[in-house]
Amino acid sequence: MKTALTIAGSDSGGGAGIQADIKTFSSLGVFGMSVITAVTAQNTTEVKSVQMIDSQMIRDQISAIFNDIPVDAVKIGMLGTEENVTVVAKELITYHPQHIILDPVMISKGGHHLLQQNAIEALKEKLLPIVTLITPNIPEAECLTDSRICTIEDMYHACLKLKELGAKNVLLKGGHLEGDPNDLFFDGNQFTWLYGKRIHTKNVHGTGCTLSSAIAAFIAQEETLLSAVKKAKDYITVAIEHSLEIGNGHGPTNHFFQLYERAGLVDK
Ligand SMILES: Nc1ncnc2c1ncn2[C@@H]1O[C@H](COP(=O)(O)OP(=O)(O)OP(=O)(O)O)[C@@H](O)[C@H]1O
Ligand SMILES: Cc1ncc(CO)c(N)n1
Repeated sequence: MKTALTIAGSDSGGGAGIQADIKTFSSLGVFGMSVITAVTAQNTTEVKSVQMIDSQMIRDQISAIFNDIPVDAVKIGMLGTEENVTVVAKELITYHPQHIILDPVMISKGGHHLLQQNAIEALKEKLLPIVTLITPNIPEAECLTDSRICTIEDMYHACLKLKELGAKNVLLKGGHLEGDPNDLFFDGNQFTWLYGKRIHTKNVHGTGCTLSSAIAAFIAQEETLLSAVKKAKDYITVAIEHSLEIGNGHGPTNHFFQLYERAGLVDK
């Protein structure tokens, strides 16, 4: 069985972070493992508080896994602090997994900072150049490139700037712009659009986490990167289409639907 590792924060509400990642891995038939970087007290309405895990504990979790279990793909989500960014970069250089997908999580949907301001430079300098793919949303790409992204042209420029910063492949998610959520994939040479149709729902908690972990799951199963990205876009679209009315705020994406569908329990 193929394996995937998520290095991310825990979401007590189960919709984002580690929990979304593991559900995605399982739903896509990949054995999931986790390195927890932070514990968030979170639900569908807010992030109440955050406790960072210290970097020695993060190093131990990473080495425990890599010294025992083959890792086919890694997904990185919330890292929280500069120290955590640094230790994760260092350990990944040591263990050198073949595929690393970086979701540069910065701010929750409710506006809570999940990455400290002084960690952004470390993320750009130490992590961005060593990953296979970075999957920023528009505000994250604006922060990383120090520029405004309002138009399609701006999206192309942001991808080129991210390449200058050392990114090998970029998936710039367009969900935060007006209109349909079209994402732009750039492999350093060629641009490919992944077109979406906006689904009108408030239940979009954990969409970014789900997308990046689906990419990791598909790449672990030996898809090409472009094919993994396309399949993951289909996965997140269905997961949002069937998102769950759970909690009083932004409900989570639905991973179980895929399992039912596979088992032939529902019509497509
Ligand atoms: N309402 C929607 N309908 C259809 N697709 C959507 C919708 N919102 C987002 N998407 C798609 O979901 C994926 C995740 O994008 P999004 O921009 O929501 O990530 P994010 O902002 O990083 O999420 P998060 O807040 O979980 O970190 C992208 O492929 C995006 O185009
Ligand atoms: C732990 C965690 N990671 C990522 C996100 C996505 O915004 C979140 N809300 N919480």
